[in-house]
Amino acid sequence: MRALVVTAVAAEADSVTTGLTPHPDTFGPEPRTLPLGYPRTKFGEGYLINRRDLPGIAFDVLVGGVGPAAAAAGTATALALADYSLVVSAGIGGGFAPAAPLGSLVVADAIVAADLGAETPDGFLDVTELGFGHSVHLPPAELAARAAEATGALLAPVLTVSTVTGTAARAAALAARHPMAGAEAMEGFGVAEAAAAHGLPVLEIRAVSNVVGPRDRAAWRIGDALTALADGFRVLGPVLANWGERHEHDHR
Ligand SMILES: O=C(O)c1cccc(C(=O)CC[C@H]2O[C@@H](n3cnc4c(=O)[nH]cnc43)[C@H](O)[C@@H]2O)c1
Repeated sequence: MRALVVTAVAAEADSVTTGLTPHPDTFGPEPRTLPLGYPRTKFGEGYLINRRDLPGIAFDVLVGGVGPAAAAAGTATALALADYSLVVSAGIGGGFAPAAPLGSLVVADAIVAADLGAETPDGFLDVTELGFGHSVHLPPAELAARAAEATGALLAPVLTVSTVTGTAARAAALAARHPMAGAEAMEGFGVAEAAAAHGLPVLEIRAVSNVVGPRDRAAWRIGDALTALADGFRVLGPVLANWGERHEHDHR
């Protein structure tokens, strides 16, 4: 089985790949220094892919760019070039308080396009309400639940936005519309759209680097979130391999 993990930036891809690097006690004699030695290839205009093989599953970790459009373009390009069975959107994100504190993980039970639609005098209408396409992608429920349980993540909707929330008013509006939301980020829905176009299942995992709310750059904890992301992928690798073994032929 081969899985595509899509991050926005190289630091996230490196955290994911570090987490996927087999621990010597678990998988064999690879030295602990290996995280910096994984194969890295380039395709297209500037796309980078880190490659990492685990028993039963091969991971390509793509740096797809920031925002839903770049993420969709990068994901679709990668999916056109190789045969994958699963697509994962991964990276840092903002956490909705108090459910998703700094440094925690959120696995999406729904990937929601939260600002794709129309503003009206009566409020926001999403694209489904406007009669165009869909505004939500659902990861396989069993996979999302297992991923959340194994990583200790909150299982909750993850919102995709094109504009990072920076005021209490917008955070409140998003929370009112999506009361169960755990996190917001900028790529999940784009990755999910590309995966859906290829008939593939999608998962999203976010490590919380900041609180969704008034902008406060001094309060960001990007390093802690990148560490949490690596820790998450340390246990996620075998979970995905196990799920893939049982579902590899479902989507082809
Ligand atoms: O300038 C700001 O105030 C600001 C606040 C949070 C994040 C940013 C970014 O430009 C990061 C975008 C990048 O990271 C993901 N991310 C991280 N936190 C959030 C968030 O609270 N809301 C949306 N996206 C976030 C995102 O997926 C991008 O890849 C700037």
